[in-house]
Parts: sequence; C-alpha cells; structure tokens
Amino acid sequence: MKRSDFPANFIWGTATSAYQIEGAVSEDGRGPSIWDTFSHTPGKTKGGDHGDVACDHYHRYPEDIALMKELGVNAYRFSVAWPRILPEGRGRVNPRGLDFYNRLVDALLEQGITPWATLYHWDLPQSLEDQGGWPSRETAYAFAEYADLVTRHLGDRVKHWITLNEPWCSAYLGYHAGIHAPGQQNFKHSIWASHHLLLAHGLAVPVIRRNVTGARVGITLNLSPGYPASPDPADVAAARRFDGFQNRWYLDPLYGLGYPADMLALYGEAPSVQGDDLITIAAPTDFLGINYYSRAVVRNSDLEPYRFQYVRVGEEHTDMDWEVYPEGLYDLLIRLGREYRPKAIYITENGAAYPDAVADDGGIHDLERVRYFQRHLALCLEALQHGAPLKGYFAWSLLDNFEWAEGYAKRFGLVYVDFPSQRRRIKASGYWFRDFLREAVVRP
Ligand SMILES: OC[C@@H]1[C@@H](O)[C@H](O)[C@@H](O)c2[nH]c(CCc3ccccc3)c[n+]21
Repeated sequence: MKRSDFPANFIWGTATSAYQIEGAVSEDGRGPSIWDTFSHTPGKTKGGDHGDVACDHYHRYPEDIALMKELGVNAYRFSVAWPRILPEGRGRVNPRGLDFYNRLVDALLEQGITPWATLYHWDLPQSLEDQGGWPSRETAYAFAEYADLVTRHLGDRVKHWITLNEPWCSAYLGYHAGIHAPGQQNFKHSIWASHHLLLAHGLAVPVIRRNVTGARVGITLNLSPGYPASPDPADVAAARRFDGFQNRWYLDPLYGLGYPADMLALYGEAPSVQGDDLITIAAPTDFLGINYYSRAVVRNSDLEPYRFQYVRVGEEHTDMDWEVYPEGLYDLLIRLGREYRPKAIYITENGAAYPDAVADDGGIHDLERVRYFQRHLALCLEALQHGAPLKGYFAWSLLDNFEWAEGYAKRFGLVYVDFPSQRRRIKASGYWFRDFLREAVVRP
C-alpha cells in the first residue's frame, strides 16, 4: 500500500488539540477551562499531570510547523481554545487570544499547509461550567456566539471547520463516567449534555456558513464498531445497545433520524429536546470526521443503564490497552457509507500509544506504531476501493502531548517530546510517514 494508491487529492495530515499541546495557560489573557480545574484537582490525572506547559506549542509553533513540513503533510488539524478567545466563555473578547490563531494560521498557509480548525476540543471555559456547563442549554447558545466570533476572524483563511471533537467524550466521560472534566457522575446530566452538544453543533453550522465563503463544515465523532462476544442472542442484543450508546446516539440525530428509539426506551431518560432542536441538529454538513482507535467486543450484562460489558479480546494491544483491530475501521467505514451516506468522511484521528524510549543511537524505534499505521491505512484503502467516501486521513498525533487523565505517560506522537527540555525528535513512525508521503507520485 503506497500513497499513490490513494486519490491524488487525498488529504494527509496530523492532528492535535489546544489544551494538549499549547501550554501558556495563563498567558495573554487566556481564562481557565474545565480541564485546568480538573487536572489541578488531586487524583484526577495520572501523577497530577496538567496542561500548564504541555508541549509549549504556544511559543514553539514555528518549530512545530517546520516539523509538519518535514513530515510532508498537506493539512494540520488543531483546535481553537475557547478560553483564549472568550476568557469568561461569553462577552469580553481577548484580542491576544485571536492574535495567536491568526499567527498560527498565517504560518501554516505560508508553508502550504491547509489549516483544519476544531472549534471545541473539550476545554470549556470554567465560568460556563459554573453556570451549568453542557447540561445547561445556555452553553449551546454560548458556543454559537463563540463560533460566530472565531469564524468571522479566521474564516477568510480557514475554510475547513469541525464544530466539536467527540461529543460522546464530553457528555459520557465528563458527566457520567466522571473520568474527564468536569468529572460529574450524573446520568441525567450526561444525557442533557449530549443533547446540548449536538444542539451547539447544529446552531453553529449556519453561523459558520454565513461567515466563511466556501466553508466545509463537519463534526468529529469517536466511533467504534461493536461486536458480540458470542453468537448468543443476549450478546448480540448487548452489541446493539453498545452501538446505540457509542455510535447511533450521535449519528442518528445528525443525519435527521432523531434519537434512536431503542436507546430512549433503554435510558428512560429523555434528552431536553425543545421546538425544532432535531431539525437544527440535522443541519446538512460537508463531511463526517471519524476518530478511530479500536473496536469494542461486548457481552450481555444487567449493569444499568447500558446493560453491556466490555470483553478484552485480541493478541495485540496498545499502551492504552486498546486492541489493535484495523478491520474495525474497514467495517465502520463501509457501514457509515451505506447507512448514513455522508458526503465525505475524513479520518480526523487514528494512532496508537506505545511506551517510546530514546535508544542509545538517539533514535526512537517505534516499529509497533509504524505497523499500526500501515495496517490501518491499508484497510482505509480497501474501504475506499469498496465505495466508502473517504477523502483524507489525519494521524494522531503530531507530538507526544497531554493525554488527558493519563497525563504525559501515554505517547501518541509521530514526534517524541522530551518534556523537561521540550526537545522534539522525529520517531521511526514519523520518518515512515514522511517517506510514505514522499513516494514519487508518478503520473501515468
Ligand atoms: O486518546 C488519544 C486521543 C486523544 O488524545 C484526543 O484528544 C481525543 O480526540 C481522542 N479520542 C479518542 C477515542 C475516545 C477516547 C478518548 C480518551 C479516552 C478514551 C477514549 C482517542 N483520542
């Protein structure tokens, strides 16, 4: 499998997010986010790690763009930090926050790298959380105001917009599982949060189109295909419930089907739908972003409210203990193409954590990660050849960075970061990706 097997106009990028790489959390007027609060709360992150400095990208972005150039990517997916733009979440604008993204975008364009901006990658301004957070409908309106402001300032140069990164994570991990910020464990709040996140997306789509000529707007979902642990009908039904919990709860409303009836019945908890919300949420989009890491294998369980249990399977697992299962990406792409028929699909994240170390020769020989990328790209190609509307791929991540509750211990980068010195070193996987992208595209 080589680059020239893919369409010549296929997008090849790397992805990051603001809180995971920028640092400079109190610089130039940035306000606190729920991840500042959460990561500084004892016991919430491994080793008490936080994003105060991270990869110091706020200051080192020219060097990081040079690395992207060296890797040969033609696109870069980053996120805009809401708390830099609107320190209280609404109202007062912080011009120095906007200035950073102006500088970043201009530097990317100068290097011929297309900027893809995610408006929300989990760093909700703390003051909005204090006023109710995503369980409050007001937060959806605040997001639309934020989207309006950012796209008015960057929309002349940034044409590709992702409204939200993984509403499932914000709603479920943040408000029910409690392992992500703000760390609530309240099922009803997680259901309301999921609705207001989708509503926020739907309110923002027309705003972005109004402000950005030639905008390409979408949303990024973390989707995992669910497989039953056995042919037992109870396990098959459990897999269907998992699929509703992880995938259909978001895909169905976004594609005009409303919330899945089986899940509404299972949850017995109605989202806080008002008026035309479902029409707003189903605003037509130009692409679906998918973050794929692994599949889920589940069996039946009486555990309320989801009534499934994960089963650990497979021979190969990453440092996150996620099964390496590229076939799941193929199955997912084919299903989405058939069942939801998005105009285009971009893999907005795919990658793996492995315990990287600098060898005696100064290199980082992350051959497992090279293999992970090769296998997943091969299945992307196969899905594309079988009709999936796949138009691009962003590797997660450009740099080792702050891996949320796991802190800095889990490394996903194509580029190794020695955090005390902030020195960057391209890993074997980065060199592999560079050579893959450099493959001479010989015109027939
Ligand atoms: O965990 C690797 C990456 C994160 O660093 C990204 O910020 C985030 O977009 C992202 N999503 C997923 C899959 C969902 C997930 C995230 C974190 C923890 C568990 C599951 C994996 N990742």
